Amino acid sequence: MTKNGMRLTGVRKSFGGLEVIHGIDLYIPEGAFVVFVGPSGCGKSTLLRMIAGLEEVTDGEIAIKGRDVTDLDPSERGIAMVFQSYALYPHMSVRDNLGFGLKMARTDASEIERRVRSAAAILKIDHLLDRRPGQLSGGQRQRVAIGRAIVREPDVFLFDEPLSNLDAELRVSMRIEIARLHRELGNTMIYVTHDQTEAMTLADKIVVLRDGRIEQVGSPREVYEDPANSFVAGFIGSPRMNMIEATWSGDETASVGNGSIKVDLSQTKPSTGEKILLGMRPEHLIVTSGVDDALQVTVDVTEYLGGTRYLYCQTEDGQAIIAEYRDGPEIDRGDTLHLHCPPERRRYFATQGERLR
Ligand SMILES: Nc1ncnc2c1ncn2[C@@H]1O[C@H](COP(=O)(O)OP(=O)(O)OP(=O)(O)O)[C@@H](O)[C@H]1O
Repeated sequence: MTKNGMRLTGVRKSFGGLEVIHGIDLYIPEGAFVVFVGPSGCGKSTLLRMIAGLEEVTDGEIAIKGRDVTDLDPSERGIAMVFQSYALYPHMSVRDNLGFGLKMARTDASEIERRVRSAAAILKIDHLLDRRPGQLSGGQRQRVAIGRAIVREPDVFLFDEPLSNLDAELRVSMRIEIARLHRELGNTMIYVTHDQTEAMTLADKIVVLRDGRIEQVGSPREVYEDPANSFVAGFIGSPRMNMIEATWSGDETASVGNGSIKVDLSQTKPSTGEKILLGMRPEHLIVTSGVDDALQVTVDVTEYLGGTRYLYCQTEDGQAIIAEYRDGPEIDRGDTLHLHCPPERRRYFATQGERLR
């Protein structure tokens, strides 16, 4: 089992003496769809490019199917990469764009034709084979770029923000296409994106990176419901999880302003007076009439989004908090409300970020 996947061991990268990837250990099972997410500059693309062989590894090892590929050329790794920019040859037809890499590798003409036809059928671009890239829409160009990866029949597909040049609607349909492609081909896919929805919907495993280190690896459900720390909790989910600073009162409660919230910590007990963070997602906050186990807030701004509304509020001690509000009486700027988060939905963190349980 282990030997068929991809393994990164102690992978580091420095640019001119400055280390940006600080020792990544990661196992990717064969056939998995893995998404790298993290803030700009955290090293997602650099890591992907090291896997592709486009960037040298400063230290550590990358193995694919038990074979050390760390020092191999990109063409020898059994991988194919799809770029954000498509990188198509403008003067060549779609057919020639698809077959070009194989032609360079001196693949037999009939084999090229077979693979091009098969990729075109999978991507439903058969009718576009004689066109040039300039005569295609953005979505069609991206299909050709993906097709060029498919014809190489790689073990692993790498995607570097492949949909970020497309408009919102096309992104959704291409995202569904990529999910279908993964189901049909069953190959390992590694995907870099800024887009939360892409990460949550495509991934079997999400790798959350920060400053060149892995913060958490888990299924979309795990990183959303069971974040390892306040960084992951804040990064996954939109709008982000509210982090409200509260003072531990010593009697299983923590206070925010004049209100007090029950805090169920079985493993770590803070000391009395210590600050902790209450993590509460906007979608889990309920406007309640009771004041018990609720935060008193004042509404600053309401945002109407059709199916839902966001209430931008402030706690009594001036901390910002966002609540999602679906149905109920009209709420306006300046209103005072009480927000309750069901205990099983709350997550607790130390002020330095570590998860408290
Ligand atoms: N060729 C390079 N020379 C020097 N530093 C680089 C080079 N490429 C990347 N870096 C640095 O390495 C770090 C990681 O960059 P990388 O592009 O991998 O981040 P990223 O997570 O993909 O960011 P983004 O989401 O903005 O694309 C950044 O600090 C970046 O400035």
